Amino acid sequence: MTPPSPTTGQVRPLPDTEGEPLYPGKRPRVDKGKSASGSSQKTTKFAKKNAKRLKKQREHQPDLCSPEDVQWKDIVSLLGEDVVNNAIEESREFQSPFEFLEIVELEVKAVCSNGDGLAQSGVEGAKPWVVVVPFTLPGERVRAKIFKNARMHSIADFLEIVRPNPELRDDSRVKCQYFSKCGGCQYQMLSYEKQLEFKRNVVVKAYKNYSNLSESQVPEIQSTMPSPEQYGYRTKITPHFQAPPTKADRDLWQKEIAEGKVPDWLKIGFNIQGQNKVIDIEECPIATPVLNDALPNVRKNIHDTIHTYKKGATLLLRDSLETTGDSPKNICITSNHATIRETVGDFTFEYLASSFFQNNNSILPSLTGYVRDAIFSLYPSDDSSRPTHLIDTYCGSGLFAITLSPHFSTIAGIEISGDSILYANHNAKLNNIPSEKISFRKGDASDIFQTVSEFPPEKTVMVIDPPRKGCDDAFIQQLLKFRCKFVAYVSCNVHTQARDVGKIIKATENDGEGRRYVLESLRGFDLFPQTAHVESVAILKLV
Ligand SMILES: C[S@@+](CC[C@H](N)C(=O)[O-])C[C@H]1O[C@@H](n2cnc3c(N)ncnc32)[C@H](O)[C@@H]1O
Repeated sequence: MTPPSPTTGQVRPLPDTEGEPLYPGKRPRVDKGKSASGSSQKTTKFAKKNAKRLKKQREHQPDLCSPEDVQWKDIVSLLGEDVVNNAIEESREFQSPFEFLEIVELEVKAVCSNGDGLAQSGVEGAKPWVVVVPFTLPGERVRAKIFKNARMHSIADFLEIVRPNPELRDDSRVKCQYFSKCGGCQYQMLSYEKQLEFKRNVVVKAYKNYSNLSESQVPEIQSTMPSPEQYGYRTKITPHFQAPPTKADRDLWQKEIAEGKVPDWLKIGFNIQGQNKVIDIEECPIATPVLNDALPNVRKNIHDTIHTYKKGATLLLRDSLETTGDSPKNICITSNHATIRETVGDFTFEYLASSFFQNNNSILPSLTGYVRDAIFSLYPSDDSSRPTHLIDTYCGSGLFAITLSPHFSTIAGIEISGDSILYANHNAKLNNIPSEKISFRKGDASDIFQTVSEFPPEKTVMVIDPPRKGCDDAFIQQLLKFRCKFVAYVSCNVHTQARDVGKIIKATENDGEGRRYVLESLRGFDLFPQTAHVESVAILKLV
């Protein structure tokens, strides 16, 4: 049976030609003359294949909250639901007005949550269609080269700005020589205030599209918390390089290396925007100065030893406080097995170089301080009902548990990574927090409810800081049973956060328990200036 044609009210499918990710490494090949000539048998075979592919495209549904899904919602919002629904009803949704590799001039109308411009043909009466063009801003006229056609939209490479929007763009702000090629940053041409405004809008859209909450249930979203450092903040970078070419060319490039040359194919850096291809990067202005100082040597080491590699590899450069010597200084660590040290306010943290730690140290005191204030500012200082217990789920090496420890009498943390838990316990000692007060255990987040059965829910705050995919249902169900007074949901993916927060609030609306969660406050945090990424903190309160 053919599945019913989806409508915009449902989760919108975004087509995906070969089931590859949104920005495929492999771009479509030009099938020169494949359909134009050849035997009729061949043509029929080709037509059948095409029909099959179109059917697959029509049926494809992106995962809820996936980058494709987020982008699709922005596309629908720009085109209008009716327009999209009509096109789908009439099976026109894959009829792109643009050819593969066509160069087009377009008007940018909006910016997508991932930072790409959403453009349309400026010609009156043109077919409703969106072209996604990175590095462009609303109000600009741009030239772009189409490289993929999909449902109601195409994806294009940015070529040039034909007419800038001077209210938004000032290219003299751009500090990186690779900007508009490297896929790392999207917003260097924008003022910092505008970047924060754009990111606030991402939070607004995420809660509109994914929380399932009514407008009145979502509080006014606060302005995005700025990062004290807007360049030179990234304490970790992971440049990579691709595998050396096959045997056939090996003699040639080994000769080049022997002559002290760097072979042409050897690029050490980050992915080119929209491609699975590396751009050679000699400096990264958003990385901290010590990482930039170390990069030339790290690169040289690969140039000198590339003949020993059979595969590509990812390098690690991490900023750390030197643990020996009298005066602390920052150094670059490149070993996955080393211990990294950094301070957050008055606290010291150590963690394994290969494990998770937030990548922008400069904003961490604001982030952890915000969680503290968002809760304790609701109580007078002598109020006996102030929270006393803290649960830090997805706790890593103990960032929230430890920085918030002065404000609680009892703290428990849980984390799936054994290495991080070892360091969380170590960090508790390092910061002189007694073991009777704080404990960390390795396990799935949902296991924490066994540990905290003695915690008084009415006086307990739970921090949730999951990976991008958010929380699973098992965890949410137990959280709903436990029902602590506050949940501080910290997230690196505001879309899954909105989904989970919506689930929690909706589940307590009419469940007969008498008390429900409300969304007390919502704020984006700019952990990654110059990029389109935003982190978000939602405070839920049981009322
Ligand atoms: C975004 S990080 C947050 C870490 C910590 N809160 C911090 O800010 O440094 C998410 C953490 O969740 C951990 N994690 C992933 N899945 C988990 C699970 N099912 N249960 C517990 N922890 C998990 C990861 O190992 C990672 O340390």
